Amino acid sequence: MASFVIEGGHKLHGEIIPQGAKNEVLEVICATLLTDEEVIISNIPNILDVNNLIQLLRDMGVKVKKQNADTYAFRADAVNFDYLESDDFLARCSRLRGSVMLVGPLVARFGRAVISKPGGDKIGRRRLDTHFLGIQKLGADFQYDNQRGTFRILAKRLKGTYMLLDEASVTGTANIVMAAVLAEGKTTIYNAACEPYIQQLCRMLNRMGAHIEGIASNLLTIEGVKTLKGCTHRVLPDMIEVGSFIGMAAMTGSEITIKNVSYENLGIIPDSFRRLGIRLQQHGDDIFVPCQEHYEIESFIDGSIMTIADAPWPGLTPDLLSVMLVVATQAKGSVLIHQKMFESRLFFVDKLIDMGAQIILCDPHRAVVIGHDRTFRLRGGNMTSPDIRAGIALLIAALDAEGISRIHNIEQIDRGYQYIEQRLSALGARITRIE
Ligand SMILES: CC(=O)N[C@H]1[C@@H](OP(=O)(O)OP(=O)(O)OC[C@H]2O[C@@H](n3ccc(=O)[nH]c3=O)[C@H](O)[C@@H]2O)O[C@H](CO)[C@@H](O)[C@@H]1O
Ligand SMILES: C=C(OP(=O)(O)O)C(=O)O
Repeated sequence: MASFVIEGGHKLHGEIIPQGAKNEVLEVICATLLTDEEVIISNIPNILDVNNLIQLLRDMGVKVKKQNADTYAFRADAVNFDYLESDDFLARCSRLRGSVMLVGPLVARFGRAVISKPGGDKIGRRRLDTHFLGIQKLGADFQYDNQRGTFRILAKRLKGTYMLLDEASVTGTANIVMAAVLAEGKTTIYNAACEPYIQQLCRMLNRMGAHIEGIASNLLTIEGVKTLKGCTHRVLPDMIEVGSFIGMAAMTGSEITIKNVSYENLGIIPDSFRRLGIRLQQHGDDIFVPCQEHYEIESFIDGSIMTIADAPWPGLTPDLLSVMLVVATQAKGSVLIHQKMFESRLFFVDKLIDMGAQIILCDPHRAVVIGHDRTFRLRGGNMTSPDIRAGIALLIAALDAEGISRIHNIEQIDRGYQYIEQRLSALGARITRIE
């Protein structure tokens, strides 16, 4: 288990470029299985989850060529189904949430798939009903192997149909869309997720020859085609990284420019930070966060205490609530952070309380943060990162805290943030990695 040692209290300064979006990359890499032609994807971040998925595809027999630091060519002209039966494949799937999205493309193109329970953050129950019900509706048969803990999915020919998803699941929608593009006839997906990750996937599939309408809405209509062809695709900047850097700048009272953020794809994120009193300016496609000694959380119009809550897109992504919570500890005023989607994502506040933050954990979903307007500094602490976003939130707290902090289990941070200590050190942070 590697650790970061952080000397807090240094202001950051300069420019930072966000990496490509982790959650989009996981989708579009799986989509390369839908064709035997070459698909070239650029702006791929060098992070653990993505590298694991790329290796998984290689082991499945997909030809993967690294063209430069962030660009890969994928050619799935053959897939080794014997490997899909191996314990090695199943073990690797279970380390990675994104692996569940192999099912849609494999079933659509080859009529079969095997999958173990996928991994990802342990942040509460993470059911797969939406994925399975959707793909079953298209005509696939799911068998659960109790002994091996695997799902075997078989389909002679998928057939388009109407479906109303029980929830707007991000990876569930991606999986069903990837199955439906090669199904016979028309599929209508209502209550589809429409995060930029899904929009990007759909645009890429259309460039491959798919017929998807309704992109960016929660009603997708897909006219199935027989085959798909190759294409090139560039991944959007990671909106969660952009939000993490906004929070980092505000909390540490630093002046930072976040370059090339694809502002129009950030949705409600900038305004959500503004509600915490953080001033940020759009300069072309950059975000400039000025040095702010104080920021004050807004109240609602009726004067009641602000609530920041997650919701499916275009609502606020749950993946930024941990960062917003940590930033609120230094604000003036109070806020209720309501993490509706995941039930185990707020427990990390214990560590912030140890550092001196004033937070009441009301229940697993809700925490009230009483900002102390920098009247005293957080103290450096010794902590373990429970999940990717709590990890970055703790790192932000440590950058601002007085003294030395240690964060263990930083593999969680490495899952989603590339070269994070080098990039933050270039802004003036003092971070050392201990292997
Ligand atoms: C690899 C990947 O892309 N991971 C993202 C994806 O995970 P993932 O696709 O696994 O998450 P889902 O969208 O399926 O759902 C996340 C959680 O929210 C709940 N839920 C979802 C929709 C809804 O309308 N109501 C509701 O309560 C689900 O029950 C689940 O517990 O989307 C999540 C929600 O944005 C993000 O946190 C993850 O970073
Ligand atoms: C929850 C997340 O990731 P995953 O779905 O891969 O666990 C995240 O990116 O915040």
